[in-house]
Amino acid sequence: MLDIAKTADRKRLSVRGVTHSYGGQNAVSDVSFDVEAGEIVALLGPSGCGKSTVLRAIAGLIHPKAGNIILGDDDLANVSARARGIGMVFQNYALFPHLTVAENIAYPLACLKVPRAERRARVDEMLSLVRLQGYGNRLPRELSGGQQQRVAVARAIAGRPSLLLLDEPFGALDRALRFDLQVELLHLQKTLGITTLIVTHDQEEAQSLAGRLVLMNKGNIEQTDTPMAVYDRPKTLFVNTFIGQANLLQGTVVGFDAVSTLIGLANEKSLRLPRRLSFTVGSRVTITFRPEEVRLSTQPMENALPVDVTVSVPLGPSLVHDLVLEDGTGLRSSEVRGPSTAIPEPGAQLFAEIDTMRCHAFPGEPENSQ
Ligand SMILES: Nc1ncnc2c1ncn2[C@@H]1O[C@H](COP(=O)(O)OP(=O)(O)OP(=O)(O)O)[C@@H](O)[C@H]1O
Repeated sequence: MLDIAKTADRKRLSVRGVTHSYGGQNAVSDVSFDVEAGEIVALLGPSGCGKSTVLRAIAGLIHPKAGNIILGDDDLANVSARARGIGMVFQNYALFPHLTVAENIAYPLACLKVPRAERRARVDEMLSLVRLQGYGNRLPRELSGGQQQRVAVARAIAGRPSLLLLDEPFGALDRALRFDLQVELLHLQKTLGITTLIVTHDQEEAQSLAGRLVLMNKGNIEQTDTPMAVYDRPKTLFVNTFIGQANLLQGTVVGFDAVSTLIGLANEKSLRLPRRLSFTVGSRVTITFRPEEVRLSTQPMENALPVDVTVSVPLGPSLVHDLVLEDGTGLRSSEVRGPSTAIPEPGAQLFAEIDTMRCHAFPGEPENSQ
């Protein structure tokens, strides 16, 4: 077992009601979530939703207007950024260009007044952890982008932080390299067990790294859950459309029986969802379903809507169809492609059978806004 793994201090991070504004504009409002000791959580959301603001507040780079940040047993309100024991990696967190790789990694250790001999041993340990043995005497400019980011990770964990914060750490790297570094980071984090919060707007990165996702939109948290739960059981329309792809149909609740709800759609079409929704008759609703929950058929049947095929595109193992309903609404369906899967011609008239078991319903747009 590595030395650092024995001594790393696992702590739980608790963010409680954090609110912050720049000027008069609220950037984040009442944000609360926990990262359990040793857990990786991803903070995910579109540009400008407030992710970096939350991270900066945790790091102590800004003082939130309200709320508490607790690491282990300590409220960090009056703890300086330096004294928080947090390691950080940013997308453009440049290494010191005039210091060697070893000196860069040793820098935080010198700040922590770690004795020289121990510093040297720790640098060697870090270099081997990020698989850069033999690179200690190079300057940052003599490394590739991916190697530089690995040095930044080594520097962030060298001081044995109890929390690691990563802000779009691989954002500047190409896709293949990103993936390699994600796998490495995951391995490293599992070895060290450091409580880790990663900020990203890349949902694949979030899902491949994190045990739980915190989904932010416009300064608020919309859902905190495992990647699977967020995909399968989105709590809001935003989450449903932000994670994965979703088809949207606007409809009206027409009626119920004990076990189903009838939804009226444009052009006198309808869908019967196999459960009783908690909307009143006449409510406008947005019905959503994933492309893989639509099956194309040549036969009319219940819950199958007539569509024209715009285009069908084979994408590796799948076949993706762009479709259009009679009222002009676009739909997408996807199916696993086998050797005998027929590819429909553009303009083909088919029926899109929707798996109503998997549909979600959210409050819809009012009729006059259409
Ligand atoms: N220093 C600042 N001064 C004024 N407004 C700011 C400042 N920093 C951020 N903001 C605003 O606060 C909001 C949240 O910004 P933040 O950087 O936290 O978002 P983000 O989710 O990290 O975005 P991105 O993914 O683009 O980095 C945005 O509307 C942004 O314009």
